[in-house]
Amino acid sequence: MNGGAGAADAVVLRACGLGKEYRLYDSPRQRLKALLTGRAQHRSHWALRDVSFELRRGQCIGVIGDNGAGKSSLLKLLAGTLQPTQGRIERQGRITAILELGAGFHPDFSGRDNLYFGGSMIGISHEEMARLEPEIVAFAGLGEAMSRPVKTYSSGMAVRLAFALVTAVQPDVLIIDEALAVGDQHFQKKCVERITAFKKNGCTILFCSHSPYHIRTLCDVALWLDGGQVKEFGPTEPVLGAYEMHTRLRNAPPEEAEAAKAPAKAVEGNAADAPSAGSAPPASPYPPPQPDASARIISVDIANLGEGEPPLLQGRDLVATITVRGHGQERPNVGFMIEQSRGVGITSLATHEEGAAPQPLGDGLWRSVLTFPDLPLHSGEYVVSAFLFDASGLVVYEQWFQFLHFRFVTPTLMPGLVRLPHRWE
Ligand SMILES: Nc1ncnc2c1ncn2[C@@H]1O[C@H](COP(=O)(O)OP(=O)(O)OP(=O)(O)O)[C@@H](O)[C@H]1O
Repeated sequence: MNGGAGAADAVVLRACGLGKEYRLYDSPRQRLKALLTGRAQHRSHWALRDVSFELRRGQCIGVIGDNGAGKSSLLKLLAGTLQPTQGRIERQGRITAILELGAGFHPDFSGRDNLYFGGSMIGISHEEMARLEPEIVAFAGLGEAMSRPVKTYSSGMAVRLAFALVTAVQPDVLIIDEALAVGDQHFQKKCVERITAFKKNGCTILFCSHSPYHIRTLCDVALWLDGGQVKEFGPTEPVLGAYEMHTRLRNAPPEEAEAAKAPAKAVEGNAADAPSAGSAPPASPYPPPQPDASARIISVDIANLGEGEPPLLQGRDLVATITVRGHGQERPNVGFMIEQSRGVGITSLATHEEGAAPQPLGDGLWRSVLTFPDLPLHSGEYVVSAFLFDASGLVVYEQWFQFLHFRFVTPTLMPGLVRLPHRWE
């Protein structure tokens, strides 16, 4: 890489006390006056204040935060398309960015001409582009449309072209603003594969996303921006966990949010039926499914379910046999989630997270059997969901969300929701 940061743990990007002020004028006239005289009435809006952090070679950082928290402004500052009002940025090596996708293209030029135009903006010479063009065109998969003006493209098509162009040559630092939110499933998968390969090769990646799942899977560290300031920065899981709690409380009815902030009180009666903070909207921990023509969940069989509505689990083990059809020859992954009947999560597991690939049954079918021995739950009503993923685990092909409720009666007396693994000393 350029810039002399060769060691694996070299700092490639350092933000020191970054601040960004946007000046808001009451009229275009006031703005013009400011430009000409340097003096005019304006209101000031600080989108970022005192943001400091550093990134090392090969790290992948996820930038999270509510709408308007300052994520895009931060990425633009780091990419150099916006200048900080305060603070400074130290960069090593070649930085490329995919920001406001496609916005850098000339609308009247064809897709192909925009490759040369856009390429020159990110330091790819005409000769090098001539060499890279077939690969970029193949990755973007736009076919005939490459000869049409970009203004005739859908936003998804512009994204494909922008991603293929910007990632044609591996940079030292890649900045991506919500690229994975656009485009179809097949293309998203190609993007994720390319990002993962870059990361393995030591590329540092900054990635802004509203998808906790992608952040969790791809990023080593997360930066939570709140009102333009760093709320938390550190290893992904604790930061994301804190942010998800913040989001849940924000979405919860006021009395629930208050209850969650208050010191815990003992709840009498059946814990599995007790209301709890965060029970607001039931949600899948995974991204929305992207249906595939062939891949699907064939069956989920829960052993030893007895009579009743909902049926009673007989025996102490919960054994789920999940049979799926994969996409072509690809080895799929499956997931399984247990929640209380009100949709409060208890556990969610997936084969790719645990290196437990499903077994092939032949003819494109796969099976996983998941056993929870001696189910450590309190008596109550529960609901389960099943998920089918692609080989990487990043794309959900199908979900059977909260498809089966069951009752469970614990044979032992046990207050509380679960019996956690524990030790007495
Ligand atoms: N050009 C601008 N002029 C004035 N204010 C701006 C400008 N760009 C952004 N802002 C303001 O700065 C704040 C941060 O905006 P920014 O787009 O960086 O947030 P964000 O976290 O990326 O939001 P989102 O998730 O909605 O994309 C917001 O209050 C926004 O209204």
